[in-house]
Amino acid sequence: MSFSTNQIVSVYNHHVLPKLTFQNKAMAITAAITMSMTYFILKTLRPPKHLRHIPHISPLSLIRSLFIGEPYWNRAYRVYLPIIDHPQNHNGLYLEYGRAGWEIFICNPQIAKEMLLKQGTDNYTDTLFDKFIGGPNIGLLDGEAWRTQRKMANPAFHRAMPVRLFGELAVDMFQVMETMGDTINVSNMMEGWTLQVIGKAGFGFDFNAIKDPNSPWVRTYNICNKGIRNTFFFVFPAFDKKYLWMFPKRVYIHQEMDRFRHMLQDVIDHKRLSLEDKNYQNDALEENERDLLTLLIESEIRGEGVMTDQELMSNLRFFFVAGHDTTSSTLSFAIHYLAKHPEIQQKAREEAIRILGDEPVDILPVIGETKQMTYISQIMLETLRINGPLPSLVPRCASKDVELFGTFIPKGTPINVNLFSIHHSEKLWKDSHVFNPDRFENEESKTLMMAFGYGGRQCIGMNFSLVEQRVMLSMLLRKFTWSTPENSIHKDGVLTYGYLTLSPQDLDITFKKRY
Ligand code: HEM
Repeated sequence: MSFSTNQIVSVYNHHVLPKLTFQNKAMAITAAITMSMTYFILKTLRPPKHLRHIPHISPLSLIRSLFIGEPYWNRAYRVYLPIIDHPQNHNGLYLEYGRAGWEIFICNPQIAKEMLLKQGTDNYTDTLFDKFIGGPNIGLLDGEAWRTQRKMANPAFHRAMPVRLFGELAVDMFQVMETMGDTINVSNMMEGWTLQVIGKAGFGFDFNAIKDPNSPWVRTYNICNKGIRNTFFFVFPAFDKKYLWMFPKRVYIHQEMDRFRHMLQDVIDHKRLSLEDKNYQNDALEENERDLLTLLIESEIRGEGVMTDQELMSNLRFFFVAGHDTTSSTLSFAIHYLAKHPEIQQKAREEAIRILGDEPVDILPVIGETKQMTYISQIMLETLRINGPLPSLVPRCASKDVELFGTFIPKGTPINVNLFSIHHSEKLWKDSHVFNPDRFENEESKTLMMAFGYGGRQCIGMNFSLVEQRVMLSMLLRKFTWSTPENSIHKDGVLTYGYLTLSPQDLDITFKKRY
């Protein structure tokens, strides 16, 4: 015979509690709280019975890691990789306790691809970042609703390739660099540049992020972006909603988020009105230079689908979160690795010069030229492998009992893919800790790369981001040589911060102008 927790609590409340004296009651309540906490801790320390056939990682080790602020790289090499590369862990699965309870992580590309292609795995819609990335958007919807939106957004992403905008904004950035001295905080600079790109290319909004990093909307955006990356509120979402009043600083961040949302709503309203006006002249005449919001509304006007204002707004916010830090961190990591490996930097420069010429002026690449940048593309792939911005994917949930490579996964189990481990496993990559773009000369290596996900839900902004990175790197390589300063905090390896997305901590780089 077994009892549910509700039955036990009910018996305790109705039969035990009334018979206790006041003093006894206090003791009994303390004992009950202690017992519940012990029960909770024991429950979190060990996976449930139906998942114990899969190797697990002790939650204490993760709590310690988060508590001491251990960089992701160190945690991965200390905790995940020994489990994954263990000869007896044949299929590379492990369990880890997270926000959704015990979650299965996949670290084998073959199984990951199988899972990502399977129908019948649901995305979590229960999200901490409700205000920023929540709502009906491509990233979080599932089933038919997701298909409808993706079908409408695919052509917009296909059309949008604003290479001229990328180049012009790179020139703006170079002008600001001229005023900054030789050693520059590259992570801040890339955050500004990519914010300006996504603002302009996403919805035609000028953050003025390159020329004035303290402009009011940059400040608001940075406050919101930093706010959603706070590990404490991510792990304990109740403090971000029910008990929010306990944290006045957090309340302020919520207010800034509300302001940001209103601003986006105004931009959508204004854009709709302009585009529906027959006399409206779009100043970006070439289609590929138009912003995503314009392209989405234009598709709607052509009758190719409809997105409500709420859907447009939710998607725009999602594009920010998905497209800003990811690209900015990848570029910063790439600049770091090129500083550490001057011979690779020089080889990449020679490619940029071969394609764009060596005249001492800024040259804006056109789309055809970006396609010829094979070595620079290998550098980007290797950067995404060795220090990609996303250590794992958006968690899924098994919507029925499934078997993955002989391992039984019961219905309802959260499943995720650990990209960092796939990209670092010695079973798959020789000298995985070494930055070596040559490994991507080999087509087979590309099939093991999962930095942009896989299958129907592969990153919709992949080409956009890759071209953006090629433009920035090729122009930077022609204009400057660069190196890591003697006192860099990254001298013995990249130090990162973040939980869901990884960014380099303050990355100072010393630049020398070539013209
Ligand atoms: C280096 C840059 C980027 C990386 C590494 C990256 C990575 C990813 C990954 C791994 C996924 C799949 C998530 C999953 O399956 O759980 C994804 C999805 C997505 N990404 Fe990106 N991304 C990048 C840039 C961008 C950009 C620039 C945009 C938009 C402007 C964007 C928009 C999206 C969207 C909307 C999705 C959801 C697609 C869907 O579920 O159908 N990403 N991204």
